[in-house]
Amino acid sequence: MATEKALAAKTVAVINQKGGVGKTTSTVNIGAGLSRLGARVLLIDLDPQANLTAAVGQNAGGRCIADLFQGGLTWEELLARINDNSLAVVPSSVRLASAEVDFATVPSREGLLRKHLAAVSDRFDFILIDCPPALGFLTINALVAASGVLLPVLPEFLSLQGVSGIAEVIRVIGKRFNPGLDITGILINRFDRRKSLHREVQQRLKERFDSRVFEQTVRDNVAVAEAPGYGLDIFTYRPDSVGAKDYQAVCQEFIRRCSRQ
Ligand SMILES: Nc1ncnc2c1ncn2[C@@H]1O[C@H](COP(=O)(O)OP(=O)(O)OP(=O)(O)O)[C@@H](O)[C@H]1O
Repeated sequence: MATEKALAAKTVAVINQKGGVGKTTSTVNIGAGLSRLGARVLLIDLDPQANLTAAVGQNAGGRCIADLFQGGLTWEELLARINDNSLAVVPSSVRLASAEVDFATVPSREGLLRKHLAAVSDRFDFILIDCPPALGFLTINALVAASGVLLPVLPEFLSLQGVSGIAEVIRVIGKRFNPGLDITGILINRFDRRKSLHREVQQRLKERFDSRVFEQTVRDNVAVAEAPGYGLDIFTYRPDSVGAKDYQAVCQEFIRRCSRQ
């Protein structure tokens, strides 16, 4: 695995083993923002909760990436097109919850996603992979396929410990399977600069992870929370919201960070 060349598209795994920190929200809105800037973007829902699938208004009808791994569906059959065809999505379903067991005996199982993505990665500029809140088979597949990792975190002290743990997992996976793997950025979500706790967590993250911490943060914004209920990204749902402004700036910084990796 380690000697395989990187995928043509910049492939970023969006991970955090903690739930509810903004992985799906960030994947959807960064993906939509990048596509509005003219990039060809593929979003992959790798979470059996299928929140991304719902957040972009898709009803997957049970389809998921496991269908591709098992040879039941082709890429063309699996991919959905949204936002006037400007974004491609691989949906998920609860069936993906048994992937760990279903693929337990498959040789080089940690490289399944990377192997399959190689067939389509030249069709895209960016591939963003929304991972489940666990560091199991699915997240490891994302880390083996990716060249970068986006780590959304909440401005809480326990996030510091969580990020350190994930950084170690990235180091181990990188060493074993994917030497080019690096942190694209740690993105502080639901940030309120008026709160000293939030500023202190940001400061400590910067002390520990230096330039890996995004300068741009995402504020808590009701429109961001509402948009998935309508199957829309923030730019479509409320283009004038603070959420849209924050994610637009996050996209610019994301592109700069990707171009340096
Ligand atoms: N900046 C924000 N402002 C307001 N609400 C937000 C913001 N970011 C995320 N949320 C809300 O927080 C909840 C959790 O977000 P999200 O589903 O993106 O987290 P997650 O890390 O993907 O969760 P899981 O680990 O369960 O997959 C959602 O209801 C989402 O709408």
